[in-house]
Amino acid sequence: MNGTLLEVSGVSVTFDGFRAINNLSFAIGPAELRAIIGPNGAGKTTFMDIVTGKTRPDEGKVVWGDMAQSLLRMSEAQIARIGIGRKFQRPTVFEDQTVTENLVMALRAPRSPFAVLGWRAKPADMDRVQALATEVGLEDALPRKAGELSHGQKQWLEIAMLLAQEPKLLLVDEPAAGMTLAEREHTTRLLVDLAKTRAVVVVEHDMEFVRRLDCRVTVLHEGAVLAEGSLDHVTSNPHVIEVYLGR
Ligand SMILES: Nc1ncnc2c1ncn2[C@@H]1O[C@H](COP(=O)(O)OP(=O)(O)OP(=O)(O)O)[C@@H](O)[C@H]1O
Repeated sequence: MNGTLLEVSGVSVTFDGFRAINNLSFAIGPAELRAIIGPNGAGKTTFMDIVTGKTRPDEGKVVWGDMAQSLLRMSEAQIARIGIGRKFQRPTVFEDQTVTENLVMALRAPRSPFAVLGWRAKPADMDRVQALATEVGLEDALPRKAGELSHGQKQWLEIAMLLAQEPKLLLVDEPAAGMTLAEREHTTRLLVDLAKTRAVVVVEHDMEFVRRLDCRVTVLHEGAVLAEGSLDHVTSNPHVIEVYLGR
């Protein structure tokens, strides 16, 4: 697979006769940051649903890793376990628990039910909690209840909880939505840093945010790739201007 972590090829999905994904092909390397943009209904969410096993395509291939494993034969849970993490737009942290407790729970999550019974955080786990919090910039917030955090901080906490599972690919849906300028800048740096050691796919409508990510951009339209390349390259494409930017 030569430097490709995930390869989607010729994938189509039809909902009640409507082709939401139409012969879509997409590939990402193991340490790459990619932004996916496109108008409403372009198929961005459906694409992520396919990669995470929530939606099964009618045709095409979704292949993972050096062993070229097909994700189409795996359950959502298996796909999560092999290293694909997904961050939805709204944070889903446990508001009544502290940042530490949220992260401890995230470390527990992949263990078998038998391992979870009677499980206690060990010193090594607390070191890991500290490291995860530091990675996302929440080291000073560890004792605070998640419900007291700002919107941006909750998003970072959820990213840290996903990182606890050590994903090789992180799918992030509209991370900048509802964030202050300072939070956006922090999020930009965080995503750029995370993509140094794993693949990160960011679905985002905010063009200024995409510009700051300074990465390759894939434009989806009507369930297929309309253009791909630098942001300047895709935003000067007349088709992209017509269907997305010029509206
Ligand atoms: N479960 C479903 N049943 C029927 N149609 C669906 C279903 N899921 C998605 N669609 C349709 O498929 C198309 C692609 O939807 P999708 O949500 O993937 O687009 P999107 O690019 O994520 O849009 P947005 O930017 O608005 O979130 C849309 O026309 C949508 O109405």
